[in-house]
Amino acid sequence: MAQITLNALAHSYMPNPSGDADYAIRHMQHVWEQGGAYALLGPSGCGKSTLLNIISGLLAPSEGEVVFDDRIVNDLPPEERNIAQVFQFPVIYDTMTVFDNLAFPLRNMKVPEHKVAPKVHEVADILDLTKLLKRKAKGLSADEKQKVSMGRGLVRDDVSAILFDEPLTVIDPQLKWKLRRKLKQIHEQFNITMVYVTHDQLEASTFADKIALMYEGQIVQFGSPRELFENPAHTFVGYFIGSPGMNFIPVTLNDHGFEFAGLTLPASNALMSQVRSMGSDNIKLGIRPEFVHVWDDKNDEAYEVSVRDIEDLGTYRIMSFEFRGTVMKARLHEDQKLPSKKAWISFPEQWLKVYVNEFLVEVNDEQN
Ligand SMILES: Nc1ncnc2c1ncn2[C@@H]1O[C@H](COP(=O)(O)OP(=O)(O)OP(=O)(O)O)[C@@H](O)[C@H]1O
Repeated sequence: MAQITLNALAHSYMPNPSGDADYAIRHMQHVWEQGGAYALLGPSGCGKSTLLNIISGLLAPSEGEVVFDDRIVNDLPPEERNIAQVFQFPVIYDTMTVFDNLAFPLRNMKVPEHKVAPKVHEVADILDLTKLLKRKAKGLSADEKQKVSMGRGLVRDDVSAILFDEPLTVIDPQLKWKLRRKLKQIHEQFNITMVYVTHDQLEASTFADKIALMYEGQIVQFGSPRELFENPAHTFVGYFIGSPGMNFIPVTLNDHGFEFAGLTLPASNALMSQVRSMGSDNIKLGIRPEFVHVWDDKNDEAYEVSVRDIEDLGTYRIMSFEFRGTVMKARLHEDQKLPSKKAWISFPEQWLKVYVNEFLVEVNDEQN
């Protein structure tokens, strides 16, 4: 069992990297706690596989340290790191039986044969593979093969963490949820650190207690699915999590608040002084479609907007509207009165977030 710490980690595939863009992993400081169920979520190319390969030892990082508990493991080869890795495509021996495939890692470690069989049966039982133990792996379906792959990671008692690299890619959609549930159950039973890589936010939130959201080689937020939804730490989190993503409005700062297309949205002195102290022109306001308040009728608190279209998504509707030249979206409830050409909206202060240089600005309480 291990806590995995990444200390000032960076990796470039180039021999002489010159700037941020040359790095697949950019200066990363992160801790995966022992026993946690984590998802590493992000779009294609953001560096997820690179990071997993660095942790498992398949790749040596250009800079920084990988630490298991208190031990720096940079110089340890993969076989000495006690990390199991499950890849997109099952890694099994087709000509062997399921039993022999599951037994392979134990026999490789010279575990005595009388200890191999009980362990193989225990893992086969958890993964519903008992009936297939005598079958050759070659004839198995894709999900059965992937379960054998996972089982090969689980048989070893010395495994400190299991890294899953998009393990359900080859699995039929209707079986995916079953395997995901199985993984969750295994996590509870074995108390193993699990890091599950995916680019699917639903997969991430159903598996993980905490999600690390990666963007351009950095973990831009690490938190519960709810934290990522309610309080995105970076504009990319707002955009990537949720469907549709967060609305953003570029603004400038004046003496009373945030200015946008001739309108001033008031802000507290503490928030304004914090934003001002950051000295950047890259200021955005962000609000999720779910939190835009759509009023049934015109009123003094609301801004008038023009409705572009309303998309019916079954139990709710998404209204696209134009607010002083910026197109935004709001979620309408099932029983909400449908606006026609015009609508009246407002932004509840609690849900209106401020971003400077793409990162969330949070005012600490002492300043309020
Ligand atoms: N062997 C390699 N040599 C050079 N560049 C690489 C290599 N592997 C990955 N990269 C680059 O590093 C960056 C991160 O890639 P990586 O595969 O880690 O991302 P990912 O998030 O896992 O993407 P995906 O979801 O598509 O697998 C990308 O720009 C990719 O092109």
